[in-house]
Amino acid sequence: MPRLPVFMQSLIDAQENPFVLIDAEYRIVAANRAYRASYGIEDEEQLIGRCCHEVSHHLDSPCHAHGEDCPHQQVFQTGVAHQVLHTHYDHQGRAEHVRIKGHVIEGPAGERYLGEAIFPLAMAQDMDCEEMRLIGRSPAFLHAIERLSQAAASGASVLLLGESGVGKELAAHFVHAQSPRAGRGFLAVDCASISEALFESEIFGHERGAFTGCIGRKQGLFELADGGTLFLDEVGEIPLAMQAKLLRVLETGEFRRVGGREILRADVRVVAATNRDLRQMVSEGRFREDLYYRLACITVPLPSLRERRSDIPALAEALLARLTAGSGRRYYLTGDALVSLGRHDFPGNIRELRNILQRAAALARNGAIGAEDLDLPMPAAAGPTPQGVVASLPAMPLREMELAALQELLARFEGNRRQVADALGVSERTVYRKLRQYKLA
Ligand SMILES: Nc1ncnc2c1ncn2[C@@H]1O[C@H](COP(=O)(O)OP(=O)(O)OP(=O)(O)O)[C@@H](O)[C@H]1O
Repeated sequence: MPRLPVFMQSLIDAQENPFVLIDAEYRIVAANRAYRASYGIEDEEQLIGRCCHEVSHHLDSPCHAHGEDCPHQQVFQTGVAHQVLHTHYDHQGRAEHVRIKGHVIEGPAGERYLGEAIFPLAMAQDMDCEEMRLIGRSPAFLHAIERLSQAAASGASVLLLGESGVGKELAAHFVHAQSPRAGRGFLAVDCASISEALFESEIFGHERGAFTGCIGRKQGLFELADGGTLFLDEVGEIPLAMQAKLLRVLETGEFRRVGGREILRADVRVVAATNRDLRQMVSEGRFREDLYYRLACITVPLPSLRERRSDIPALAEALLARLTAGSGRRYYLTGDALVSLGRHDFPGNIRELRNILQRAAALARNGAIGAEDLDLPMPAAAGPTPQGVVASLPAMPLREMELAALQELLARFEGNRRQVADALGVSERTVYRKLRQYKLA
């Protein structure tokens, strides 16, 4: 494949973000240093001519074939620039959430190319441990990740909104871990579980003998979080009288321990969360308006699991692996179990999914979790619809379905690739290639 003239190559190398030029056949024509470094292919010879989806998605077919909004498809079909949020994989297979700006680039002979500028949002694996990793690649989830990353960088107070179990506490950890305060403490307080009497001393601490039954001096959460982040969960539950005190400390950074005279200072970033409609509470006089605006400099709505159904297979797989780690046995979900999960409404969101899997894993025989082990209520309109089989499938990407089908068949035929290939009606070589693609071999 011909190389770009030096002048043009140095122009794209001058860009700090990864940049790649792709032709109509999905082949990489040129890439800058940042792109090569991101995907661990320093040698140009090894990169030029390879397909973009192979490099960034580790897939052997274009991402639109797997249900993703593809800048390549859009740019070549419409000739208009197109932006998307994607999850890419680096050379070690680590997921990274990115924003891609796809531009139309005209070649010297009038031919069209896609120029992709890639802006990293966050490494999915940046968090301290597997338990803290935020999983998902649906557009709704990636939009939330982008907003969380922007919020983290800004230092402003953040209000996380969403139903119970959507991952608000995990999102608060994410904001802290991505912020310049990452090296300092992260403290969480569940405002719903502290009585009005104890609220002040919990947040601001108390001096010795400040009230009956109090032994010794105690530092409050505000003091302990100095330099770091304080997470106020269920912030809508803070009693009105306490709201005024909280507002004061947020405005001045100054406070006194209960029973104390000394004015103390702490530099704390507050991330709050609620599943209530705080604006409604403000209009009903149950939440102070001034405190609301203090807390909600940046609001980040987190989608319910119903709004990101395509993430269910990946979430289920990761949660199952976390729940059964150390059991010495490999657990997996059968295809019909994934179909049932895809149809369920999850009023309790990811926490409910976790609980369902925990119960199912305890009951599963031989590690296989079938639909009946999940013990889910029957959907209102069960069974295939007049539109046929496709309508009965859950809304999940092809890639996930393919992986689930492979896992189920491998387990059924105890790893015999010939039998898996026969059951799928494909060659043994195709099965082998797929197993490598999904890291099952
Ligand atoms: N994107 C995600 N990837 C993986 N696990 C997640 C994700 N989001 C949430 N979880 C898991 O789901 C469970 C519930 O999350 P979390 O406690 O953060 O929810 P919440 O919205 O704060 O709930 P509540 O409003 O009831 O306090 C936890 O076990 C968490 O680890």
